[in-house]
Amino acid sequence: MTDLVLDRLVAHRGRPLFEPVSAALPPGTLLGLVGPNGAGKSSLLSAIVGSGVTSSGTARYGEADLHRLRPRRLAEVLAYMTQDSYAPNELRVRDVVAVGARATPAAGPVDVRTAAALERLDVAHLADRSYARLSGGERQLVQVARVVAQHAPVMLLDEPTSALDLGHQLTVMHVLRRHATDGHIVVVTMHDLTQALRWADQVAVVAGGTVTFGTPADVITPELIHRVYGVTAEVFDSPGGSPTLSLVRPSDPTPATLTRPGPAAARP
Ligand SMILES: Nc1ncnc2c1ncn2[C@@H]1O[C@H](COP(=O)(O)OP(=O)(O)OP(=O)(O)O)[C@@H](O)[C@H]1O
Repeated sequence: MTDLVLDRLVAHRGRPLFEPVSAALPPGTLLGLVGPNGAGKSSLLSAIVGSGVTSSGTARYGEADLHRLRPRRLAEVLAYMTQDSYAPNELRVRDVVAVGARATPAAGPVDVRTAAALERLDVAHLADRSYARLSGGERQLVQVARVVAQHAPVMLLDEPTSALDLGHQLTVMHVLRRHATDGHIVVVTMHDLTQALRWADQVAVVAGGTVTFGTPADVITPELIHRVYGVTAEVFDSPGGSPTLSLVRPSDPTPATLTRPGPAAARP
């Protein structure tokens, strides 16, 4: 069992964005990072990777200090999807996904893993298309496929469903949940609290310069939602027994009701 261990980790953007974060994430964990815009979720992911932001503290996977690993070795440990879905114009979709598979040659044949990831993310029909000519949502699915093809034990994804339709949001979250259940450590930033309630084992709320960890049910409460987002929320059980969030801005007379599906045991 190899944990991802964060020890007094801080991301700096000229100033520290939050108080030092210490946490141990065991295999099998899907951690949802939530919090308001600009709070530091993406910067926390970058600080774990050790690139794109100045950081202090450490992020370790077993004996390996992630900030000191050479890129080739880092790619064997960690797959990372940023919000920036750039890839060189000349690449086809299958080439982009194969970049992930090639990073970990010991995990199996590149073409087999590439094809499986394309299939899993419902983008096999795009395999020979130019990546640069895809829609935003299609690119997002291809980037998730790249991460999946890499077969790294730690997977970090920055808002992987922000451009996706409802069906593809479910596809991606099913895939990530399955990877966590299979023993990967999956860290996902997200804005949708119902997504966090449904899919995450642990939640970290990045807000106001602090990072608060807990189970989704313990952390995503009306008090927290009001404090962090300025939104009034009610949590209640729907007729089907699923906890439901009803969110109402103080000035908004029309509640937007968001339903949380079944308990953790019912997960795929
Ligand atoms: N490249 C950069 N250079 C300087 N400051 C940055 C840079 N990227 C982000 N910031 C700042 O760092 C802070 C944290 O940004 P970050 O992107 O980590 O937040 P976030 O919680 O992921 O936000 P969002 O939900 O909007 O994606 C913000 O104040 C942002 O303006």
